[in-house]
Amino acid sequence: MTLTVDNVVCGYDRAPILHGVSLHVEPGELVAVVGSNGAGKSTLVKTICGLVGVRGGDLTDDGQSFAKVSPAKRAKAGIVVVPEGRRLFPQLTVGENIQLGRHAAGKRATGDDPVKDLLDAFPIISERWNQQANLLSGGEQQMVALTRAVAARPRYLLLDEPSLGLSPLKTLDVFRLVELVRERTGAGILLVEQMADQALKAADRAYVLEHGQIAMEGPAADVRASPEVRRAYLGVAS
Ligand SMILES: Nc1ncnc2c1ncn2[C@@H]1O[C@H](COP(=O)(O)OP(=O)(O)OP(=O)(O)O)[C@@H](O)[C@H]1O
Repeated sequence: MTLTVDNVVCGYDRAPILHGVSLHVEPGELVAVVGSNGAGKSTLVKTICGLVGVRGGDLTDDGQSFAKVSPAKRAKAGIVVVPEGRRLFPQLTVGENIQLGRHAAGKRATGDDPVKDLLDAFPIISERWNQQANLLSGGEQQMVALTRAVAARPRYLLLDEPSLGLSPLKTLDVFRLVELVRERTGAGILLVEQMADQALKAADRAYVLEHGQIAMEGPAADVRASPEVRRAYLGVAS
């Protein structure tokens, strides 16, 4: 039961953006992909969820290729994305947005409801239940987007820059929620982030993406301790 990106080449029009990227995510694992602006992080997420086509290499789920499967079918199979910018339905309430996630779960909605655990741990979501989504703060919107994704019962959860536009304090809240999601859903989580320090603190394993290629990979603590990462992504001078 592994999600694998195997030597993937892809892009938008002419030149490829990802040049042979390989990585994998196991169930229950939190895997960070860090890299600077334009490294190809969002392109990676879009490729796994099917919005960008694969030109070379393969994508597999439990050994089965899904590189040619439609985005809708990937979502139905439990590959769930929280895109950059959250994309809540702005006119719907928090509760209605989360309910849409439940619809997407279909037959995977068995056993205990992980949404309940999230609501217990972060009461702010319940407090805002009947509010229109576009009236929430950025941090609250991110929490709702994560809760909606969890309601869809992900097997794999792709998070594209959940910290975008949030203060360091709000980012910490969101990362606490991500860790709870991992714990309660058992989903494999791929966390794509520019906030390298916090992502690497939260993750089990990590990849550094530079110019569309994997420049480094390993246990997140090792990646975080490496001099190159400290210099390039953590703002440490030596
Ligand atoms: N729809 C698109 N059409 C053409 N080129 C694109 C498109 N989206 C992104 N690109 C290009 O692909 C490259 C990688 O962009 P991508 O958004 O994947 O990077 P990123 O690492 O997520 O950066 P950021 O953190 O700034 O979002 C960039 O050069 C970008 O200009």
